[in-house]
Amino acid sequence: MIDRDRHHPYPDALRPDESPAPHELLAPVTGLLGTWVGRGRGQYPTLPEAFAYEQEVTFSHDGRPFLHYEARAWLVDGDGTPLRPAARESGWWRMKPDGGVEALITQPTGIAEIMVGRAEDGTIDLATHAVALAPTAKDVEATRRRYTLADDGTLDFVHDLAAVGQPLGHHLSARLRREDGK
Ligand code: HEM
Repeated sequence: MIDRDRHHPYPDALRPDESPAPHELLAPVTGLLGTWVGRGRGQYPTLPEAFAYEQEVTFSHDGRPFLHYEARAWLVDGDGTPLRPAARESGWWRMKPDGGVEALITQPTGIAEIMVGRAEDGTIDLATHAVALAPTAKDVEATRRRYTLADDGTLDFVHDLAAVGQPLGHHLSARLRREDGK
């Protein structure tokens, strides 16, 4: 049985200045560490109308050259009142010596993505390398995800989607801020 009071010997760090120190290969992405929250909008040609959502995204590390990524979203109405849970996903961003990123991301909708791309100058651009689908998952062919860290501490996120017979096109965009405001 799991002893829930036991202190984990290797806890994840959420900030670059806490222990363990980030691995040197995390240098292009240390600006992402922490928890981000914000509002976004989404659409897709197959959907009858656009939607608004809020999202919480966390990047952490344990001293090795990869990030742990976790994101939860929920739909909101025009006043920001939560309507229902929406997409969740989690995964691992493996950092390569040349600034390359290999990200493995899974979703409870039966979709597993492997994405490749680069992190440099506060921008991370990831595109699909492979998608695996559970037998009853929606037909997702590819995605592209771009994250841009701005000097004012915001993280902009744009997500394009090629799915259910549609070409790669806009699904989501959001502006996130650090939860602790730092
Ligand atoms: C912030 C994250 C996301 C939000 C808020 C979101 C929201 C939505 C909403 C509201 C719908 C309409 C169906 C429904 O009401 O549930 C939808 C459909 C869909 N989404 Fe997303 N989504 C997100 C992320 C993703 C990701 C990461 C993928 C794929 C990798 C994805 C793929 C799809 C697909 C394939 C559909 C179905 C389209 C159709 O069958 O017409 N979504 N999404």
